[in-house]
Amino acid sequence: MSLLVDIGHGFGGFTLEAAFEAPEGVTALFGRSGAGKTTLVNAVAGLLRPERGRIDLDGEVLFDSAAGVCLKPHRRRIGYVFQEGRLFPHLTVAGNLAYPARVTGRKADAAETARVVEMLGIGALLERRPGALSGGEKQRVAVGRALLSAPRMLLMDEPLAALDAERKAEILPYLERLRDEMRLPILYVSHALDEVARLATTVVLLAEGRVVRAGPAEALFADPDLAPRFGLREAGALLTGEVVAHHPDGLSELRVSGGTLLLPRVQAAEGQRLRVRIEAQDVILSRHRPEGLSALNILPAVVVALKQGEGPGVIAQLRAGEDVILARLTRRSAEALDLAPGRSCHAIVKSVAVARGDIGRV
Ligand SMILES: Nc1ncnc2c1ncn2[C@@H]1O[C@H](COP(=O)(O)OP(=O)(O)OP(=O)(O)O)[C@@H](O)[C@H]1O
Repeated sequence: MSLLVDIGHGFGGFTLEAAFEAPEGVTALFGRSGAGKTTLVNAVAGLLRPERGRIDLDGEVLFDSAAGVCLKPHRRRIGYVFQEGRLFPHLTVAGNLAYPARVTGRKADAAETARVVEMLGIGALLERRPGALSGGEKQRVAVGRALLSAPRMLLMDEPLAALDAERKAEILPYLERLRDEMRLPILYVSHALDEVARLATTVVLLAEGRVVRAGPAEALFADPDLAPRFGLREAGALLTGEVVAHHPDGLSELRVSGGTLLLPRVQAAEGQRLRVRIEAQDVILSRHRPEGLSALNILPAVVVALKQGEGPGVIAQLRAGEDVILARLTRRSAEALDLAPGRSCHAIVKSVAVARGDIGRV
């Protein structure tokens, strides 16, 4: 299953011209406010008729300006999750979940309902009304309701934006399960880089109505040229590794291709593969293997490229085993270390610099 979008639309001073593919998994539409994310999502949902182009879901044309095709929103079979869940307040959670089947005159599929309820962890909430749910619980129910409309894809427009950090942390593992267990394209709009780093399999980076870059999340996060677009304070590469041990001192050990990483305790079984975002500004470089240092993670690496910023900063792209690491340092330090492509060095990362929210399932 895959969504193909190639559309153009103008509003006064703003022009959207965007083409991308959203395969199964989470495709994050990421960009500043006004980049055109909502306009794109509305076009896919059928809430906006673009001036030109084509939208195709799994071989079916949803919109084709040349052929004069524009399916009505309910005919597109797309599940939509908004920022605020928009649950029906007078219905219980069970009633909300049964709603999509009711309006289409189908009988709710009990096995499918049970599977969705289990996946989202909402079994204990079924008799409650939305007024008695936390924000995170409401969003889980909203996701469940969208899934039970038998959609061919999901659109999620800033689904976590209204939640505090704690609620967000609580719901992210459910969205990871959704991504991994449902074989659906999920178009996910977000301003928040931490969410994109956790969930996205594909990233579409938008600016001023255009696609700056689209591709696998790891590749975009590893590109030093894109770091300013992601935001220099938050940019960082994604490493993939396997949990090998949980130590009694509260650290979890992850084997990555270039060595091992000790991280604050993660809730994951040994053998589980995880993705970790290491923020470029949390990486220190040393030409020689340092000794007597408090930082626990020292990965041998080779410089691939150096990207000069406009100010005093440089982003170094390094290869550590199969993984890429980005490091943000001053030009002065880069010169003092005589960094250049091909030079070997060591990337040093404090364990506690890696936030729990930056560690997620692959
Ligand atoms: N109905 C409309 N009429 C005129 N201009 C519009 C309309 N809808 C959106 N725009 C303009 O189109 C541009 C893109 O808006 P859009 O809502 O798609 O951006 P966005 O990336 O979703 O932003 P945000 O993150 O703030 O939601 C903005 O400049 C906006 O003002």
